[in-house]
Amino acid sequence: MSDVSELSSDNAVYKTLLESTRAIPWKIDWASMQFAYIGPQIEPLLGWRQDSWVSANDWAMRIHPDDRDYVVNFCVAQSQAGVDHEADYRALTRDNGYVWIRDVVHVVRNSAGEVESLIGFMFDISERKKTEEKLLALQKELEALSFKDGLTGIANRRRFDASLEREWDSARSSAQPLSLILLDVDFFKQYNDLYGHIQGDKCLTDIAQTLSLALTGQRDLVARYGGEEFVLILPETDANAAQKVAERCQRLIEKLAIVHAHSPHGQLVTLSIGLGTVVPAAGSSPADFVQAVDRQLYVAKQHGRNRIEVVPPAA
Ligand SMILES: Nc1nc2c(ncn2[C@@H]2O[C@H](COP(=O)(O)OP(=O)(O)OP(=O)(O)O)[C@@H](O)[C@H]2O)c(=O)[nH]1
Repeated sequence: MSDVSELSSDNAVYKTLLESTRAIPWKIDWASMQFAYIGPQIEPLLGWRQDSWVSANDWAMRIHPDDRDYVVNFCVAQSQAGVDHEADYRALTRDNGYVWIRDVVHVVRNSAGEVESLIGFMFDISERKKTEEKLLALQKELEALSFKDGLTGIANRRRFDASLEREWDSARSSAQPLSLILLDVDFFKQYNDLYGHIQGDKCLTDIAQTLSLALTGQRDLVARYGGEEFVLILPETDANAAQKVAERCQRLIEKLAIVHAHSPHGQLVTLSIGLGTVVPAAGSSPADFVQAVDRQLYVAKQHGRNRIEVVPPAA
């Protein structure tokens, strides 16, 4: 076999190899910006005929408008700099759909170091993108779930802890007052004993939803602190405003009028409330603040329940 026929038979082998892979090979001549080649696999993937890929502009116009500028600018800049690169984008299909493509590009230079052509492979990465999107959605769902109380649907203790930490730092740096309200359902053990656990769950859910209505500030948070105890974080709220929120909570629960035959307070479900306001100082901790408010909740219980007790202002 002569050298020439050996070479052409090699070329035929390479061509067959290139055109039988799932990756789609292509070549663009740098000077003319024309396609010198694109694999026939492009047609089954995107629907555009192989001979419709004439210039680099055909490629650019078949990129999703939201991806186009970034991808074209990036690829041109990298190619000009002579750097191999890759880009992900949505390629337009002939029937107006989109397929996620990863384009891996090698910059070919001549002996003088000038860019001569670009060769590359397009990979169909739609399956991977779909999996990534699903994973992302699942992760968001999990995040939401892990910050949500399973029974009542309001924020849970974890979310409360994270929010308090954040609001504490914010109040400290802005020297703004931060208020906290702890609310505990009165005689709830008796309520459960009298009406059953399922009715008890419903009572807690109704209270949670009702307390949500008492909030007015954008950053206000209501959370289930645990068991039959709830908590409100009120950023940028002074003691007077917080007192009004606590009274609103009492009024709303009174209006809800959940019957509790063994309660001495009008035979209705009531709340005991501890309230505190602080402008966090250096060295003070949110845990100490919560404890001070919790102590007032205890005082409210001791003084007969269905009442609000306030942390005295620091001397
Ligand atoms: N149904 C229901 N009950 C709960 C839940 N979490 C806590 N509890 C009940 O809440 C009751 C709390 O009882 P205690 O801590 O004695 O308080 P209490 O009966 O409200 O008495 P005071 O707080 O002193 O007025 C217990 O019986 C718990 O079983 C819940 O998710 N669902």
